[in-house]
Amino acid sequence: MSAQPRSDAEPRSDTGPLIEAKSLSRVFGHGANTVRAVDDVSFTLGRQEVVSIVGESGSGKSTLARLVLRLLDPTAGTLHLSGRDVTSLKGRDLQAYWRDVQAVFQDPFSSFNQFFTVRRLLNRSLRLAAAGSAERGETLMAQALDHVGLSGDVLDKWPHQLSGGQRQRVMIARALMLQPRILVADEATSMLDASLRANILNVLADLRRDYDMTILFITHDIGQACYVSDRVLVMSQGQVVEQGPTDEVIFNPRHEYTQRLLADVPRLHENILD
Ligand SMILES: Nc1ncnc2c1ncn2[C@@H]1O[C@H](COP(=O)(O)OP(=O)(O)OP(=O)(O)O)[C@@H](O)[C@H]1O
Repeated sequence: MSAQPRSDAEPRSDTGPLIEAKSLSRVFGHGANTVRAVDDVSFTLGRQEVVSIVGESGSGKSTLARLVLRLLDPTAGTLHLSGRDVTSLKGRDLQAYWRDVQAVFQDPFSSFNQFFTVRRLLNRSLRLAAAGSAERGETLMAQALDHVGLSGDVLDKWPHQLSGGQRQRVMIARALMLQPRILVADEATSMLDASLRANILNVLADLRRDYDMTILFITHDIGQACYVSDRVLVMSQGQVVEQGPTDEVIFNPRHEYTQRLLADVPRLHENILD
């Protein structure tokens, strides 16, 4: 299935990065309780790039993801999408942004309304997609499910009738229906067992090829980051301490923190499947 051209009237730069974050910061709390969750972080996401943000628990990965998703306002810094400043979007403009930038989170069960069948869940998202006719909606749904390897049978299932891997694939299908340009996957494979994890990583990798999609993959596991991504950003205490092409970061880590993360994963490739 090929990506549908998007019809937004907004002028955009087609030569620069898709996403550009400049000096993004997010502070929580006050006084002695101040936490600099994201501290002066700059990076870009190129078209069709898969970029991972990796770091230990509390390093600021999810906060950075929420800033990129515009679920959280930065305390300082700017965010551009295709050259357009999206740092302070509100209302309908923000809704339009969410058509371009979609997310898949760690625990697909908690993202589901337990009283909704898969069909109802997907139908609600189709409203955001402004899919038009019911027929077009059905087609988008079937294509998205097919893409993640699920049949139409799941449409009438309830969340508790699906396995963890199936639930996560439904959530990816939901994001796909909106045909976003960017998918933010925040610990999307963390709760899955090894074989399902590899399966979802491969589904994500296919999205770039089949949908021209850009993926921001957030993980605490540098092994998974290396498996899926072109570039890796390493976060520690709210800051990006190292970033570069995946091979460079793995084979020539410059920062002591990266070296430590790598030392914890002696067999990078096998670790994905262990
Ligand atoms: N809403 C909030 N209020 C106060 N502090 C917060 C809030 N959200 C995050 N933090 C703090 O910001 C820091 C970064 O948290 P964040 O969740 O971004 O890290 P993380 O790398 O994603 O960790 P994990 O992998 O455990 O989810 C932590 O110290 C966390 O306690």
